[in-house]
Amino acid sequence: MVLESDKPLPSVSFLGPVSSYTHQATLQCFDSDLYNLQPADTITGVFEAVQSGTADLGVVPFENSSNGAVIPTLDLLADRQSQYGDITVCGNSYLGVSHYLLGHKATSIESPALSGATTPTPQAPNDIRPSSEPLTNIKHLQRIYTHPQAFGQCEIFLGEYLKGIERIDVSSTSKAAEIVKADTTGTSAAIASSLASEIYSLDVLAKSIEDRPDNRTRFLVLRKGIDEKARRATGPFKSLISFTVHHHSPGALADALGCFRRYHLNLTSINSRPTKLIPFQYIFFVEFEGSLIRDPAGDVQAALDEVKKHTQSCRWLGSWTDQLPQTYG
Ligand SMILES: O=C(O)C(=O)C[C@]1(C(=O)O)C=C[C@@H](O)C=C1
Repeated sequence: MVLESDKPLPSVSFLGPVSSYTHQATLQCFDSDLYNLQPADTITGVFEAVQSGTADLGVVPFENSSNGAVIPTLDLLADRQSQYGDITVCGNSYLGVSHYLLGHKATSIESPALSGATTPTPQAPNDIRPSSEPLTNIKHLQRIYTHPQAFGQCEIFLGEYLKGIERIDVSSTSKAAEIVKADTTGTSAAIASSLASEIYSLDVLAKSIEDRPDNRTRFLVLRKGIDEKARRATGPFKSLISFTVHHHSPGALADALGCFRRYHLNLTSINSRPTKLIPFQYIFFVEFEGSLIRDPAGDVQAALDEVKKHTQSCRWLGSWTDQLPQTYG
């Protein structure tokens, strides 16, 4: 689509196919009339599109409130092969995530002896009960497809009603729905969004199967370099850096973190991933309140200058307004 002026619309790459949660988070930030939304097959595909300039912006999942960090995104931000040197984080978006079990209802031939919802799998006494139950017989199911993050968010339901069933990891929940739609045996199910049930015309076998009703995922908005608008942005701000410390230097990590305390910068998350250079050496990701772009008192710059003295390598990955902006780009 182009504007009246024939200027192409800015493009946004997101983890697809359509109806993924990343797609829904993207729609929260970017009006599809004003941006050209481009589904990518993988999170790597989003990074590649932004770095190569095929897309102006990208949206990727970053962390879930009940299942933690999205490891592929951290690994791409770690940028071990220096492939994504221009990518910065310029925003974030939060989405409430409620998972549905989608598939094909059992036919009488597949499951003649059963009616109604599936009996819970007998298991050791457990106080933690699923908050929902199947809407229909699901005994015919032989395998479930979804994104690994979604499996991790639905363990209670799966442990109760689908214990031991084969689990197949796929690149996104909407990809799972697409696969199940194409499976003519009718014995596969996907964990995906209610939107995916509509897009792929799948039966809803169970609703809201996530472990916690307050289940939310945070997504990062990526771009290349610094957005000029960010120089005029208003807070509250967040920033993300990555660094490595000398492997055999006692207290090196504590020294690096101490810099934030000295400049009264509140840390909001810490993650780590292996460097894959030396066993058990890690790349640390630290998120904190404050912006390197809007830093009138110079505290963020001063803190990062000190962090660099205590670390082996250090990269600023972005500063952004920690709220839902109307537009980026
Ligand atoms: O698979 C999707 O639909 C996604 O957008 C990915 C993703 C994730 O990686 O966290 C996003 C939200 C949910 O937490 C589950 C999966």
